[in-house]
Amino acid sequence: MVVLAGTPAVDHIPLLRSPDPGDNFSGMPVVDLSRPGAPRAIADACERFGFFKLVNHGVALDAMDRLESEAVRFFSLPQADKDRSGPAYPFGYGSKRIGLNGDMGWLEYLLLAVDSASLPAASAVPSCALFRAALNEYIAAVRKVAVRVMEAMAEGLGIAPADALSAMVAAEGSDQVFRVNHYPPCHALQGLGCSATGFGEHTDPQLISVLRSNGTSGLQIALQSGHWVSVPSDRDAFFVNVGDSLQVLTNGRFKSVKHRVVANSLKSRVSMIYFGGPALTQRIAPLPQLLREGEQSLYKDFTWGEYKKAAYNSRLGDNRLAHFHR
Ligand SMILES: C=C1C[C@]23C[C@@]1(O)CC[C@H]2[C@@]12CC[C@H](O)[C@@](C)(C(=O)O1)[C@H]2[C@@H]3C(=O)O
Ligand SMILES: O=C(O)CCC(=O)C(=O)O
Ligand SMILES: [Fe+2]
Repeated sequence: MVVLAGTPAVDHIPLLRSPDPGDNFSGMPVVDLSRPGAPRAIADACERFGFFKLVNHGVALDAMDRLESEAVRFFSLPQADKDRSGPAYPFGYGSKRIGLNGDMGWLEYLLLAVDSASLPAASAVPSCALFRAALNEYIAAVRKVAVRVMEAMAEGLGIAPADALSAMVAAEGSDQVFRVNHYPPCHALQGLGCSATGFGEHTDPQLISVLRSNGTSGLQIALQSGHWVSVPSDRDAFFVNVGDSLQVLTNGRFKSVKHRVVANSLKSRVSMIYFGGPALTQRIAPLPQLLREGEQSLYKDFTWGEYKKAAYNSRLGDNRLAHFHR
């Protein structure tokens, strides 16, 4: 990381040396959800990278575009109006501060609770009816994708029942979060050979994250070698991340992927991410069906509620699972 003096607009935002523009993720697994081979391809991608691109997912592109347009409209409001939808914790609008422990990024965002398959009726944010309708339509659809993908994961792993994993997000009381991120262009860094950190490196604590972005790239993932690669954007596709909890349920077979977002100096990035977590009381421990003869859990026993509490008390880049290793 480099620190630049005298760029007040990006003060307090960690800066990164510009990533090698040639370093696109050339080996990115692309899974066609409509094909019979999808379950095996998904399990393979989760074992190798904890990450894959999903196409032919069945979600109407209109629904994605509608939500993107409403989000752009919201983020274009005067700052004072957006601030009225804040603070971000527990849910609402936030800008530059990520979490409550001092992390900063070049972004603004909405962090929203999901109740079953929609925004809780009692939540006041966002207040715009069209934005809420677009969110509800999209969340219901993306949640179904998450469930289908988790069913495919179980099939790809060769475990029964078919809903051994998916039931955790489909269940009443599952802990789901939805986030809309807006990374404005960071003009101040144009030509300086550095980029602003949009969202610092981290793993997602939940089971699964399903991301869709506009056509601006910026997402990077760390390969198991530690090498960072850029993920070319595709506004029609989803990008699926394995979260920490799924790594534990599979006793380390699926890898929770480290990722980050680098802000663009010219173009805005808008991303929307569904985070599927289990109920707070759900025990997070390797599925017995997956443990081979004599294989022991790599992790101490914990519930999602305990892990979430620890995660939210940690810094973004901390290795949260390390404390739960046996
Ligand atoms: C710094 C933090 C932000 C975060 C909570 C945490 O303390 C550590 C995990 C972060 C993360 C990453 C994935 C999701 O974006 C998120 C909503 C989550 O569940 O865990 C964020 C948290 C956040 O922004 O509050
Ligand atoms: O905005 C993105 O593209 C990714 C953000 C992210 O990783 C997160 O919100 O957890
Ligand atoms: Fe993330």
